[in-house]
Amino acid sequence: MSISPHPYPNPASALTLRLTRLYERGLLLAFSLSPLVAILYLHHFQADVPRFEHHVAHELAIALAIGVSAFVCYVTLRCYESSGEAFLRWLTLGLIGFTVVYAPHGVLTRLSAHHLDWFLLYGPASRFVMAACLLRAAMLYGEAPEPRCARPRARQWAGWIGLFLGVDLVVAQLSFHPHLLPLPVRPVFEACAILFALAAAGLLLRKGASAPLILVTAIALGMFAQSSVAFMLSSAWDHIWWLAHAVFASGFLLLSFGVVRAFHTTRAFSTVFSQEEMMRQLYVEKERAESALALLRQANADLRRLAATDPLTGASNRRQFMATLASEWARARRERAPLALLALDIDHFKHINDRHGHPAGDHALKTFVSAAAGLLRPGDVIGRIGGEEFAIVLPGTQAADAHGIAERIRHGVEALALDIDGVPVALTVSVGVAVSGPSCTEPGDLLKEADRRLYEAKNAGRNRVCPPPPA
Ligand SMILES: Nc1nc2c(ncn2[C@@H]2O[C@H](COP(=O)(O)OP(=O)(O)OP(=O)(O)O)[C@@H](O)[C@H]2O)c(=O)[nH]1
Repeated sequence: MSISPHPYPNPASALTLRLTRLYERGLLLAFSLSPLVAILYLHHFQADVPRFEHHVAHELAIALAIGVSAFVCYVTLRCYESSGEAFLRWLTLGLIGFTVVYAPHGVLTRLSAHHLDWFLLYGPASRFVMAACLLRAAMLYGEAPEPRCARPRARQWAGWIGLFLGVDLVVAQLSFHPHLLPLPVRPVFEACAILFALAAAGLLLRKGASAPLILVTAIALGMFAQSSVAFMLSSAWDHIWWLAHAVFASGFLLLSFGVVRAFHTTRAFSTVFSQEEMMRQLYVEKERAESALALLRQANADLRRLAATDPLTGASNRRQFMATLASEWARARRERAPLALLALDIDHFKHINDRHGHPAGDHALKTFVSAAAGLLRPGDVIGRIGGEEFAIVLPGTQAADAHGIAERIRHGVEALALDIDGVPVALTVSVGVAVSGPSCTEPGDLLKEADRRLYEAKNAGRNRVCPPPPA
């Protein structure tokens, strides 16, 4: 069964995930204990035993190293298949090379007494091969992922394995060659491995020091270089020789830790970010989300305002005005407060349109609303009910006060010096006043009553207010 625990491509099988998680824990433990192994080892043997020639221990150690290397190689290959990171291709090759070239070193353990060079030479050769591949990996670090079509196929991987087997044969040839044997072949391999490892570490740190897995790889490369120094200072089976193995193993475990970390996250070394980088990204994204939310809120408020407002005059539109009237009606009922309503209609508005044009009529409507609104209290609301018909809701207002406000508006409008293209235009308004009382059982009744009075005002000659009858 395949499960995908995170949103990255190429889901892994449950078994691979379980194994890599187990391995991650085990190697953390092994890595943290490796210096203790070295300390106990030297403490135990240094004084009395100059050499520790234990074939089984060596065979077991190499078998373990080869097994771990093959497993890490597989995990690295899976990461490479997923991300196409060129760095991972060369890391995979380095691990294949190490596995293939190092294996004979374990196999030949029991021949060490008769063919010491043959036995020993596979160690430096494997470190040389791996360091060379890691240097190439470091050179390619940070490049764009390789497209699927450009990635090696099984045949090409097999070709590389063949090449590394060829290295095994060359090493065997070298170790039996009578003229080459006296030459310092081992130190040359180790020196090259040191140079390659240090160059790779330097390159990686220069290119991606902030990426945590690159830091881990650079430390591992530093350990490989130190182990090569220890191997150069050692002779077979002495304590420095064993310690060199332990130092190399520490570097190897650290490198493999990087590989499983990549496998469990983005499957690429370059895109596993440090916690600082993640916090920075998180902060940037949070800021972005917050400003998008503020814009959205503003847009919603604008939409709400637009949906509630008459675009020409800025007064509430009919729907919004009726909602306001309903809520003020309910409040007045709750608080047993008076509520007044004015119905207003501009007189002979058709003449303004006909004589001066529609834009002039629009201008007159806007002027009328701003003049009327300027004469109201903050809680009063003006709404455009129809073309040139308006209504004003006056919360907490008695009949006499409503009448007074209506007269104030009528006077204010009459006094407006409306000028259209240099021509003075007279503007007057008729107003009907209604107040909540026993005859009104719902908000619509109030509006009907105000309308009735408005038409009375029109019929009575216009430019006048028709108040409610005295109670
Ligand atoms: N410019 C302009 N005119 C409008 C608008 N809405 C309605 N009108 C005009 O307002 C006029 C209303 O005319 P009538 O209903 O006859 O009323 P009136 O001329 O004001 O006459 P009375 O109300 O009887 O005094 C019509 O000509 C409509 O076209 C608008 O948004 N802009």
